[in-house]
Amino acid sequence: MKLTFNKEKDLYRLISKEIERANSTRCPQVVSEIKVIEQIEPLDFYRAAGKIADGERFYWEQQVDQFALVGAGIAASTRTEGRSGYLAVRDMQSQLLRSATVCGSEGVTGTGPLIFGGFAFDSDKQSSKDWSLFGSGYFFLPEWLLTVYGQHCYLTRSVVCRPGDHAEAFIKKMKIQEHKLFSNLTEIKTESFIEKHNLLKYQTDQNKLEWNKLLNEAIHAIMSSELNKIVLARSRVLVYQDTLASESVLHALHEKQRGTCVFCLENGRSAFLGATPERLIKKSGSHIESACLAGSAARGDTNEEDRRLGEWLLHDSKNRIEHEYVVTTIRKALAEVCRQLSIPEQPLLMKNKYIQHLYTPVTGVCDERASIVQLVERLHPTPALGGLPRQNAISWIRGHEMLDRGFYGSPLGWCDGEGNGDFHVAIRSALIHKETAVLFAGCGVVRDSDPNQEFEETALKFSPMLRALSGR
Ligand SMILES: C=C(O[C@@H]1C=C(C(=O)O)C=C[C@H]1O)C(=O)O
Repeated sequence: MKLTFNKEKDLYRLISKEIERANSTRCPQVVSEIKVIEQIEPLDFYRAAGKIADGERFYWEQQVDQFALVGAGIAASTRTEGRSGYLAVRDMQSQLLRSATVCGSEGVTGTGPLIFGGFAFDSDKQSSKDWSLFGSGYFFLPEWLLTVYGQHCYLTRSVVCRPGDHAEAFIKKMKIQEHKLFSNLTEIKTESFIEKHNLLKYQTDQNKLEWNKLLNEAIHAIMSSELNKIVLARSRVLVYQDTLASESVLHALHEKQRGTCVFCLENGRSAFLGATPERLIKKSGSHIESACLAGSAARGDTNEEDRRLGEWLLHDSKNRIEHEYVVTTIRKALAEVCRQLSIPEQPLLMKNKYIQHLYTPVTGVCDERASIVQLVERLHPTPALGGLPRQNAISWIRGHEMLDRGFYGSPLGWCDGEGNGDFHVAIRSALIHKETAVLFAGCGVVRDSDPNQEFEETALKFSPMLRALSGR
């Protein structure tokens, strides 16, 4: 239901009506109000929101598109175990979000009621202690949502009316929070951002001999079975002098990783954050966008060296094969649900600050009514993060890899009531908790892989998070 008024009195009436409806249907009803507001820096909003909703925020910024979403406070959430994740999120989208009553300046994608969150890489794997709060899927509908599109800013506030609720209580809470949020914002805007240079106490890396052994086992498995590719990851644990603050890490990522999607999902005292260059799928109406990203080389110190490394990557057969597995798989998965699909024959180079990749962009046209969550489920994991054939590779990873990936390498993003949204693959990421950060990096293993080179490649992939954590 769409309405076009937003006075407090009207909002009160609307919430009362939706509570009545919830009382009679016994189903929760979402009410969202969207306002056009003056321009706010997404990171300022994130910091200000920490004072009303610490541990209940998310951050999502694509600087290239001048687009950002920042959410705070939990109006409704879902946390799943095992394979129920996708279904639970689809239910939330089709039941809770689709039937929401929206008032104010509606009509802009990324405003109004939407949920943000992520899925575990492997829902069949038991979560370790580090990831236990996140489960196999964790999403929430924020009470406060800032949407930034270029020069335009919108604020959505959402409430979930449940049987027995009282409209006065909602309005009172909203007013108090709004007052706090905006007075914090004024304070924060006047303080300059204090860059925090976190001091490292110690670091623990996975043993290189064990890594080489694992890689050799994977290569052997590929040579002696129907497996073509297995993606393996390693982690690095860093312990700092003081508690890590997600805002200062996000600030460093925002400054240094401009071409990527900078994200953060808080969950109590933990935050999963990073700067990923890899989109899994974006859906807007019937239009979809995806990306094949696999095959990596370092950036050169000089333009000449950088160009040479790029040329080498474009022509290296091992990297081209790794990349081609991803293109073939994404093409097949999307062709089944798209009436039009456009994928160039040859890959391009994507150049990020420390690393360059083989990159093939994908666009297509699918059924407008399809939910992005179905598309995510269909695609994840692509051979860029899992392997080929998919199920065999996942089982191999589950049985051999010496870490819990949690949400690393998994789809993370947002979805609205119409099933539109955007999910990226959560790489170049870390899980922070108090003074500890766990960084993740992986690489595709094929029959010609060299364990030492793959070790170097994963070391390079730690760089964006390593720098951001130390405030650089
Ligand atoms: C697994 C990661 O990256 C993935 C693997 C790549 C590769 O093997 O060349 C390249 C880009 C990503 O799809 C990572 O960054 O941790």
